[in-house]
This record gives sequence, structure tokens and C-alpha cells, in this order.
Amino acid sequence: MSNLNILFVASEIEGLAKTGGLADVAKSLPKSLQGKGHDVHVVVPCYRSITGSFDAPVVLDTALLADNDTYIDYQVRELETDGVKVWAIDCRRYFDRESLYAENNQAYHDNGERFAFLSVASLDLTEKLNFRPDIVHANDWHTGLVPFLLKNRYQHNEFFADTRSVISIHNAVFKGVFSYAELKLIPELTRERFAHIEIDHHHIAFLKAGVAYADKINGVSPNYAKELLTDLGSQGMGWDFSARANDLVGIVNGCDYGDWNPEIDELIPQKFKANKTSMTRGKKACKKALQAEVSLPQKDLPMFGMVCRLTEQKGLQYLVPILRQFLLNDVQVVIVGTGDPAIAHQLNEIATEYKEKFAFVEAYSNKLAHWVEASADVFLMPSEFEPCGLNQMYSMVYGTLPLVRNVGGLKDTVIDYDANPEFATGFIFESPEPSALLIAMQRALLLHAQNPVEFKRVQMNAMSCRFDWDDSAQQYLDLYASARVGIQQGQTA
Ligand SMILES: Nc1ncnc2c1ncn2[C@@H]1O[C@H](COP(=O)(O)OP(=O)(O)O[C@H]2O[C@H](CO)[C@@H](O)[C@H](O)[C@H]2O)[C@@H](O)[C@H]1O
Repeated sequence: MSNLNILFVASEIEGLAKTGGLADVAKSLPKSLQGKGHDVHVVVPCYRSITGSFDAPVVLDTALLADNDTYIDYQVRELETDGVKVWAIDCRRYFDRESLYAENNQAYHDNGERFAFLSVASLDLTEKLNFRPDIVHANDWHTGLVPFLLKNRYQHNEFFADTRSVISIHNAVFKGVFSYAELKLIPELTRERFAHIEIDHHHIAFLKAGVAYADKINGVSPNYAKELLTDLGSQGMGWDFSARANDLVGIVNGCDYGDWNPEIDELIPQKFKANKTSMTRGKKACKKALQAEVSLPQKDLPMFGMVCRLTEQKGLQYLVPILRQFLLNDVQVVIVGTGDPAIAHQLNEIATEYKEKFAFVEAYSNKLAHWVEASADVFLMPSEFEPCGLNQMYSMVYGTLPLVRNVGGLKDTVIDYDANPEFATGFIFESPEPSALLIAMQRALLLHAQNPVEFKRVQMNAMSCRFDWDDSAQQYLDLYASARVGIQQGQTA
């Protein structure tokens, strides 16, 4: 395949603006694609929180016509993160805010308009900057209107004649449901009804629009792609995914070993290599430093760690009811996370009761995320559902055995100790219940206590696993090629 022009549109990107795993993918996948010789530009909003964003060079100063004859001015600023080229859309009325999506756990009232604008502006700017994309790659609901716009507004536009679109589903639980009243930037949607992307007569779902109009769709792991055709994964969009089943594939995320690698990680207290001596020494030093940092006694105890958004998705409803019981063991647990205040309150209560054994840090901290990955013996991901999950892959590199539920990408990436001791890389449980999680946690603890040599062997297995972004990027290129079947080679700009 000849080199492609790829416009990658997302609501966040690691290194500039991040709230979760989407940001990691939005940096690492374009980086790999770029490394394979393709010309990739990532389009994101120019948020206030991006350091230096409003001083970055302006490559386009323009305006968009809203349907009521008013213009919305915006500029495109050129940024870069880890060698990835970024076009940041600077539109102060939408993006010069304290946060990305919400404040005080309350979504911004105009998120529909803000992210409709992101989709409209991304195609507007690429034409004005004369970057003719072979592929426009949208991600999740925030950019779900991009495929819709290509198939409607730009259907007869020569500039986009050879452009095809792909949408990646990172989490179908968030659909981007907004009323028609919020769609003044997309008059096509208010002039005529598009019943198949509606939730009811008054609301559409941006994600439905993406799924209905993208040329190809992917879930972020093979197992999640299958789940998207079931109740668990489709989250009420079973019909939409089934209708596109022939265009739906699963591609597992990768691990960015430039960012997550104990041999070169500048964030952790002591670097270490993938051999037993170095790992044991390194993890011990990291654990001591973490214990001091989160005010746990500096004892040589097994440590279970967790870093996540505090939501039901991440399985805290299974963990909270059994955590006190688990803490009766000789063990320490560290959780770093932000999100649902009710979950945070429960974790704070347990932390007060079990000061010696449990630390809860209510913060978003990249440093602590790295410290937990490096220090813990077991990493908890008891997710209710998990499209792919990244932390289980990160934890494996650091010799921290993931303990996961048998769903989504967790199923694709972790091998259970009891099921396959020789090749095991972690622990898996099945049932979405606290008792099943507790049994798995006890199982991990028992192996650590009774057979430390065997535990270390499994840690070595985990450290030798590779989830290379280059392999996943190659699968994305195959997906792009399938989206572009019928377009003559060599026609790219
Ligand atoms: N308090 C905190 N402090 C520091 N860092 C924190 C943090 N809370 C979370 N993070 C970081 O955010 C990322 C979370 O990634 P995940 O893939 O686990 O979940 P997320 O649900 O956000 O992503 C969705 O998209 C991704 C990408 O496709 C899918 O893997 C996933 O299954 C899907 O739910 C990790 O890099 C993690 O370290």
C-alpha cells in the first residue's frame, strides 16, 4: 500500500490532554503509523489545560458558518507530542475551560455543541490546509459525527472523493446523546430526520451516527468486537452493531514501551530489568518509596494496586464489599483514582479504618500510576466490562501480575494461572460478583505466600509478553485498505 494521508480525530491525546485510555491510543497509534511512513495529523481541541497551547504557532485562522448566519471563529495551532503532529482547534468559546468534559462531576451543558463543532471543524480545517486525507479515523462518540458529515455534507465534494472513514469504539457505554436543539452546527440533521441514529424523536446519539456512516468500524480488542454484538458490549446499540457486522473487526491496543518500561522509566524510584534479581531488587525499592509516599508502613508485604477512573465499569462495586475482608490478610492495597464521589467516599472510609494496610489516593497522577505499576505484586482490574484495557499490559511489563475479569480485551491479553500454569501471566475470574473477585484475590495471595519461586516465574512470563503497537498499527492499515477497496492506488495526494 502506498503511503497514506491519515487524519486522526480524537477528544484527547497523551502528553497534551488526557483523562483515560483513549488519549494513550491517540498518541501511540499515530506514532506507529507515522513510523511506517504514513503522514498522520491528530486533530484535538485546544484545551486550556494544554501547557503553552494558546502560544503555539497558528497555521490557520478561519471561521465556520453556523446555520443562523453567524460565524464561529477558530484557529488551528500546530503542536507536537512525542513526535506526533497535532492540529489543535483553538476555539475559546468551546475549549477554554477548566476541564475537558465536566466540572464537579457535571458534564458541560453544551457538550453536544462543543463536540459537534470538533467534528465539523476537523473536516473544515483539513480542506483549508489542503491535507487531503485518504483515511479519516474517528474515535468514540466525541467524533462520531465525522463519518456522518463525510457521507452527507461532503458527499459530492471533490476534495473528499477518495476519503474513507473508520471509527474506533473505545467504549460504547458513552453514546453522546444530544437533542436536535443542540445541533445548530449540523443543519443537515435538523432539516431532515435520521431515525436510525435517533434515541427518541428529540435526541440523536453521536456514536450511532459514527457506526452507521463509517466505512469500517473496529472495537479495541477482538473479544470486544464480538461483545459489541451482545447485550454486555453493545450497551443498547446491539442493532446498530449487528447491522454493520460485516464491517466490524477487533484490533487489540498495544503498550507504548517508550512510556511504560521499567528499564527506562524516569518516573519510578528505581529502574529494573526483566530478570529475577533486577526485578526483585527494583520492585522492592519502588514499593518502599510508594509506601512512604502514601503513608503505609514500610513492611515487606504483598501489595495489590489499582489505578483507574472510579466508575462501575472498573468493577469497584465488586471490590468495595469485600475489601475489608481481604484486608484481614497480611497484605497492602493501594488505589489511585478519581471519579464517582460515592465510590471515593467508601474508599476513604475503608482507608481510615485500615490505615496500616490500605491507601486510597484520590488524584489523577501519572507519577503515581507509574509507581503503582512498578511497586505492586498484583494489579487489580475486576472490570464489569473492559473494551481493551491498557493497565493490564502496563502492569505485565513491570512484573506486576494482572488480576482481571474475563471480559473484553482483558480476556485477550491475560492468561490465568490455574487454567494454564506454564504460560500464565496473571489471574482471571469469571462471575461479576464480589465473592468471585475475593476468591481470585485470595488465590493470587496464596501463590505469593506459599510459592514465591513460582510467583516469580509467572512474573517473568508477564514481563516477556509483548503487545507492540506496530503489530496493531499493521492491522489498522489492513482495515484502512479494506475501507479503500475500489479506490485506485496512486491516487493519493
Ligand atoms: N487516577 C489516575 N491517575 C493517573 N492515570 C490514570 C488514572 N486513572 C486512569 N489513568 C490512566 O488512564 C488510562 C486508562 O486506560 P484504560 O484503557 O484502562 O481505561 P479507559 O476506561 O479510560 O479507556 C477506554 O479506552 C481504552 C483505549 O482504547 C480501552 O483500553 C479501555 O478498555 C476503555 O474503557 C491508563 O493510562 C491509566 O494509567
